[in-house]
Amino acid sequence: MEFSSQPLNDRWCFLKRIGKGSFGEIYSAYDMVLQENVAIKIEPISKDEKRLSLLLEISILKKLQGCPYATQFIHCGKNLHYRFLIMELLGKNLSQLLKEQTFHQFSLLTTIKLGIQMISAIEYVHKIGFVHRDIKPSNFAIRKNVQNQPDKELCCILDFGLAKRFLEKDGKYRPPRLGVGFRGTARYASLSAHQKQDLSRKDDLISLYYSLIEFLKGSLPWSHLKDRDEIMKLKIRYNNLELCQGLPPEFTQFFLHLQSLGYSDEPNYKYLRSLLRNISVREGFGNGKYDWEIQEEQMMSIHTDSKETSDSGNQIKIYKMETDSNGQINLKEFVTSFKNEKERKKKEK
Ligand SMILES: Nc1ncnc2c1ncn2[C@@H]1O[C@H](COP(=O)(O)OP(=O)(O)OP(=O)(O)O)[C@@H](O)[C@H]1O
Repeated sequence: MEFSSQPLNDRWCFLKRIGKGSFGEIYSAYDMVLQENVAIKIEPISKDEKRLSLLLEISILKKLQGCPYATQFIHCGKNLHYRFLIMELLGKNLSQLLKEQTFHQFSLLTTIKLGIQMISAIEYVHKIGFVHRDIKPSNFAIRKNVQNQPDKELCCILDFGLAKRFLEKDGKYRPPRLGVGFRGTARYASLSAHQKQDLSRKDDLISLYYSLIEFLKGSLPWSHLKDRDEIMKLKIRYNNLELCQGLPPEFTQFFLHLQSLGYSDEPNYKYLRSLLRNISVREGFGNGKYDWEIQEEQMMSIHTDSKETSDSGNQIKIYKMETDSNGQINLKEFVTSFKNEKERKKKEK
């Protein structure tokens, strides 16, 4: 989409495109009233107005105001060409952050910290009567520096364009529809989504479960596949405890709880969070830092060190998580030169 240099509504100056999805585009922009950068989500207005996903998104985001895991709503409107939503600008999404990690994995600590917040974010969406239907790492992004407290980074939920009401306005449960189309993203979709069934709260948490496994293992057994039916075949094969093999036993309990749920059952969010917290307590994680924070600190210290040391001293330590035959997770240490690491990242881009 091309924009004139004229600010939108004489207030928002477009800076750059930060995301592109199936329905619209996301830009960063400067808000001349708030005097800070914001995010603008744009959806072209279709002639028949059949595509109303941004309208749905706006109405859900408004309902979620006050939830710490939702972006702050600033404004919405439309002109001749597109409908727009102005909201708080967040940092990178979890898929981008994951790709920046060595071996595309998060540590157990980072996964648990994220997992607990992601469960809460999903719970908020369910509490207002909606199923998200597209839970995946790129639909969560980090809010940096909450009130200038860097340790209060929060993981926010995005993109309600595919959400669906499961409760009527009077609080009654909507009966499942038959033969609905596929909704979501093939890699993270639940088996019910593949089987074209109406989705419920359980399915959002199954997509979250797949995301957490991907965080820890670096990939899912079907990550290399594009074809939806092929992905479904592998999901059927791995619809058991094999997927969480080698991970702490709480992931087995997590999966068993999700498996026990029927279409209209309310998930036990508290129990799921407590499973992740148990791991954190056992491992003594305390208020540890996210992987990307540690990486940033390491980069800064390497930068300082490299000024004073020779090339051979210019190295960073990288750890790979491996599972041994007893199912025990071990950290294996690698040493890679800083220069090589930089080159590897360049190549990946
Ligand atoms: N408020 C925001 N602040 C910063 N980045 C954002 C914001 N909203 C969205 N993004 C970025 O834009 C990407 C796409 O956003 P979103 O998922 O809302 O769009 P979409 O068109 O529905 O995409 P898709 O069809 O891929 O799900 C996100 O993954 C995120 O990286």
